Amino acid sequence: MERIMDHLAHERSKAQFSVEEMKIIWAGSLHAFQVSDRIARLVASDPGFRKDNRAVLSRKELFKSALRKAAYVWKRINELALSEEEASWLRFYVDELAYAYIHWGMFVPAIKGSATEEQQQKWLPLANNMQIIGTYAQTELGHGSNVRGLETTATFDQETDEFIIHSPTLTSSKWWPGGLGKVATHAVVYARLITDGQDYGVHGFLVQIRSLDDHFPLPGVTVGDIGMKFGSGAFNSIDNGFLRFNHVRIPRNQMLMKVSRVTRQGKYVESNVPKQLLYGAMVYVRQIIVADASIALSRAVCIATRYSAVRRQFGPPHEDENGKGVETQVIDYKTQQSRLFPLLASAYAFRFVGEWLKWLYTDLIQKLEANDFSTLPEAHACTAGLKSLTTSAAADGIKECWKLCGGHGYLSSSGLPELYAAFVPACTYEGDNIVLLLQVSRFLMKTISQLQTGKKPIGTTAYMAHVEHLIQCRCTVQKAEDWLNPSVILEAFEARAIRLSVACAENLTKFATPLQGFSELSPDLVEAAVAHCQLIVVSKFIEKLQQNIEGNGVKQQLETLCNIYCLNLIHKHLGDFLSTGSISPKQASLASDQLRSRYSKLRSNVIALVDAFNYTDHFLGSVLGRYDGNVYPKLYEEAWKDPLNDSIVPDGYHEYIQPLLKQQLQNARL
Ligand SMILES: CCCCC/C=C\C/C=C\C/C=C\C/C=C\C/C=C/C(=O)SCCNC(=O)CCNC(=O)[C@H](O)C(C)(C)COP(=O)(O)OP(=O)(O)OC[C@H]1O[C@@H](n2cnc3c(N)ncnc32)[C@H](O)[C@@H]1OP(=O)(O)O
Ligand SMILES: Cc1cc2nc3c(=O)[nH]c(=O)nc-3n(C[C@H](O)[C@H](O)[C@H](O)COP(=O)(O)OP(=O)(O)OC[C@H]3O[C@@H](n4cnc5c(N)ncnc54)[C@H](O)[C@@H]3O)c2cc1C
Repeated sequence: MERIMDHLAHERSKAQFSVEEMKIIWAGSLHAFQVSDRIARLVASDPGFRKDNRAVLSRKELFKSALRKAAYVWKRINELALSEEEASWLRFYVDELAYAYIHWGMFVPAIKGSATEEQQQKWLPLANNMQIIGTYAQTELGHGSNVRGLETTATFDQETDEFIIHSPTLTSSKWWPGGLGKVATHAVVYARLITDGQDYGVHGFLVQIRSLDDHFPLPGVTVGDIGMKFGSGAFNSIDNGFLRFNHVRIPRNQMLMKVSRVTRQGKYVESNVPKQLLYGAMVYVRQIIVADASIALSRAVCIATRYSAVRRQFGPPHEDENGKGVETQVIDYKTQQSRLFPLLASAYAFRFVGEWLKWLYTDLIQKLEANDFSTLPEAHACTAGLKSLTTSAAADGIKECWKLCGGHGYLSSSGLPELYAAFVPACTYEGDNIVLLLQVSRFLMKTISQLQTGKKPIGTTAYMAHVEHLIQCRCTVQKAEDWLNPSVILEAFEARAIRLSVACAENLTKFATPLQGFSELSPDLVEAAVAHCQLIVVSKFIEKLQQNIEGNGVKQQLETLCNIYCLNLIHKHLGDFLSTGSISPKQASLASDQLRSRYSKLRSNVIALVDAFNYTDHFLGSVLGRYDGNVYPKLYEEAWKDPLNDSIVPDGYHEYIQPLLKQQLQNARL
């Protein structure tokens, strides 16, 4: 048997902590680690889940392959009698975007969140058993961010006890819903509810769009795919669709009636729950997307880190561990470290804030069940803000990882182009990132205005209770080591965040109306929201370190990562920190000194820190990120697999190359 050479073994031997213990920290618990590890291996070893040929498939082949895998996933879930937790891990590791993401991720949560108990009893078993396949049809051709502006109508017909769903204009066509184009049989459709001639705004309706017998669209329904999207592979395996209704009738009881309902007599009745619960599915998915951002970024970082340890360029002649003369590993260049290590730290930071957000969401759901709606505004602000912050940083980070791999990063076989193409729309879907930050700033301005009324800020805004101190406090750092003190870091971030918010609140008073002020100051408001969200990530990382963290050297590594995450943010947003007086220029320079020293401290551990993500080679899907670091022979092998190399002389030679060459030869002879 061929011995598998581990080109990264020397790097691994330098680690100063227990990788196995770090894997548990990354996974969240021993149980989560064990389940995810088992399912990851199951997927990796099953040829039915092969994905290395995706980049060369045509759109139709890719789509069909995704359908096949989704069906196979369902088959394996049933054959192996997987629990809900195991089934989620299976879908996750299969790593192929398909209608199932929207079905499980949005359609089912929308029913759970907005349907009455009775409605849930009818529809959830059908959805859970895949007897119907659902999509989430909110966005329209002319309206995405502005949900209140949706045009699709649902008009109540008292005579027949039905709603008539209609698309009155081209711009009211539903546009984008995943799984809609070719697969979904049902949709949660967001439409303006009209009864008794009055428009009650946007509500959710459960509408069947395709026949369960022959899959044809039902009468009055026009539906199709919106076309190819950015990047090969990526989102092209999914059928984002358009949908138009021509007076399609549905029974009255297919309005999702938890928040409000229409009676048999056509009377609109509100329940005691806030109308924002209609947007509950968005809060749920935004929270998941934060976890997804840490995964996408950590995948890219894992690839770039391993490859940076394998790749050598320039440098004074070294001897490797076998005494052979070699060039410098690119990971030893300080520029490479200053680009890569903050991304590694961000992956961990996002993981922990994602864990916390999951807790916040679970807590919200428990409270909602007890009719306590008090934490809904904060949950909305946190999910919206952190979704925005983490997806923007992860998308930029993935792109940076691809550049960190030089030319080879641009190859499909690096896995990075597809990862980027698949992840970058997360900056837009589930709410455009700027629009979401404006929601956070609205929440912050409201919190500040309530300070004057004596209302005590809670949760992630609790720091605002100390506004008087934070507005005038001075950072105490005198030497670089002082930047390792978590309370010093926290106070600098709190001071920057509150000073930016207070400045916005003061400036807003200078405008004739709040609306005008919000519009004029929106770039500043976005910066204040970013500062607040970064403070949340920083504080959750620091809180994580205060927990009981077991394992040889694990806590020390996390402390170093936390320092890097925070100090790099200070470095990147120096303008904010200096202009608000939260730190001085001298302290900024000490922060940079400390940051450099943290990079050196981290260096020998980075391969082990990416190993702790516990990604299989199958999941990573990258020649550059292979666990064994055996990059070059595998790149060469992959190149040979390209369809262009199927023949020695390419198709088209006889039509287009040979005649051209002959013509030129003849011309030369003349
Ligand atoms: C195995 C399966 C796993 C599933 C995994 C699923 C996901 C995993 C990760 C990857 C996904 C992969 C594939 C899926 C890909 C894509 C799916 C994409 C789906 C979509 O994009 S669906 C469409 C999403 N659309 C949006 O997000 C639109 C954005 N716009 C809005 O949210 C809102 O319209 C707005 C901008 C927030 C509202 O603006 P405005 O008109 O000013 O406000 P009002 O509507 O009047 O609201 C006022 C009031 O309400 C508060 N508010 C707003 N939104 C919410 C909310 N969601 N929850 C609670 N409260 C909310 C707002 O703050 C205001 O409060 P006030 O107190 O200030 O009055
Ligand atoms: C891959 C993908 C999958 C999707 N899946 C679904 C799905 O399953 N179901 C579904 O219903 N939808 C889906 N969507 C649609 C998605 O939710 C919307 O694209 C998103 O909400 C943004 O809306 P928009 O496209 O209308 O952007 P717009 O709102 O038109 O944004 C355009 C620009 O205007 C800016 N802008 C907009 N409003 C403001 C404002 N008030 N202040 C300042 N700037 C502003 C934005 O920042 C952006 O730069 C999907 C989208 C993508 C890309």
